[in-house]
Amino acid sequence: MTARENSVTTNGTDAVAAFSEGAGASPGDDAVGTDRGFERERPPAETRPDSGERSATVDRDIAVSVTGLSKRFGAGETAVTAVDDVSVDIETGSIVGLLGPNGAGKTTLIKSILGMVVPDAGSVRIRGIDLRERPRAAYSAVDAMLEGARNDYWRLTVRENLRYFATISGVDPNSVRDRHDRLLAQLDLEAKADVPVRDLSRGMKQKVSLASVLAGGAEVVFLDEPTLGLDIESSRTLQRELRRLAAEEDLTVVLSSHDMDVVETVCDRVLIMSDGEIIADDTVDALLSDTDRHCVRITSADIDAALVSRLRRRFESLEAERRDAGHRIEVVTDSDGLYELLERLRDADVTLERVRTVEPDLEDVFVELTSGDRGGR
Ligand SMILES: Nc1ncnc2c1ncn2[C@@H]1O[C@H](COP(=O)(O)OP(=O)(O)OP(=O)(O)O)[C@@H](O)[C@H]1O
Repeated sequence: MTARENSVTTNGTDAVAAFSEGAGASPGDDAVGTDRGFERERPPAETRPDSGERSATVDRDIAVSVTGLSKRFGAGETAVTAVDDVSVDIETGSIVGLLGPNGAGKTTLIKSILGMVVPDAGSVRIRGIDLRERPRAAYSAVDAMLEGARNDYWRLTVRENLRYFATISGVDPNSVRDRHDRLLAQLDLEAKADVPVRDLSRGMKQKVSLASVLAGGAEVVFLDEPTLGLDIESSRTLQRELRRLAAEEDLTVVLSSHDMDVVETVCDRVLIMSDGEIIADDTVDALLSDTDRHCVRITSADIDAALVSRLRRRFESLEAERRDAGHRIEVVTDSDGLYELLERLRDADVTLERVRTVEPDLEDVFVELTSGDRGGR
């Protein structure tokens, strides 16, 4: 399988007749929007489904199954192991967050699953179908929106884009008109349905990009930073729609994002990668309850500058704020550190005026698990 950097453009021409309801614009005559840092990817042309292949036997429970996948770039001393023997199953209808520091291997893993990078070892099955054996059938219900330089067709209207992308997914756009109406309504794009994409705001273009990914009835979608650049309202709308599609239509979503709030809100399960490996794989709740990371804020008139600097030598994370009398300190530490802090304050005869603990969030868990990561190897 080959990389497919321009698959949308190169494969668009055979769909021209079907995508448009008579509008004059052609997807082939327009460069694709490039200013918003988003790329919409599709499986390679040779892997598109024939209509008959959609009915191939599929595994209904596991949408994506990765076994022993490894990818190394370069050779010798400068070689980088981007993905290191990763195995993971992703259940149908689940929303899985893929997190990791820069260089952890997230993009390489996703591109390997999508056939854009050829792994050195391992296998990928989509809905039970091995990618190498039957790529067309495996990819028949997969779509992706990856970070990059390409996007929808800017001269086409919003609805024309949806029809176009449905067509190149192998779907008759007239048969999914209801789905398009619902996507436009859910994403607050109804009023813009007949507006060319180039005339939309950045956030709206992003919503069109997501709608285009979902326009053909994809059952498994990979979304890289889907809420990047969206205002709060749009981001929430999009999160709600992803949840609805997963719950009501069994859409499987693999979502890569640096926005921990989005991942915490929308994902059933979180995979955290570091140095090419999956180092955590659990529900958000389980990750939060397993963490031994506490943030405590203590205010006291007895905490003077000398004590603050002594404590800082032990607790690197300590932040201090001078008060009218004394200080307020904030420390992030584990249980042992917490006991030690309280002991030190007691030894220094500090009377605690106010103690407040802050519940850890996903970001705390992420930092705890990946703090040793150096970003690749
Ligand atoms: N085409 C390539 N050639 C050489 N090295 C590569 C290539 N693609 C990725 N790498 C290296 O592989 C490692 C993993 O990169 P990858 O892009 O998969 O990480 P990532 O988790 O997606 O990072 P980010 O969050 O920064 O996007 C990094 O060390 C990166 O430099």
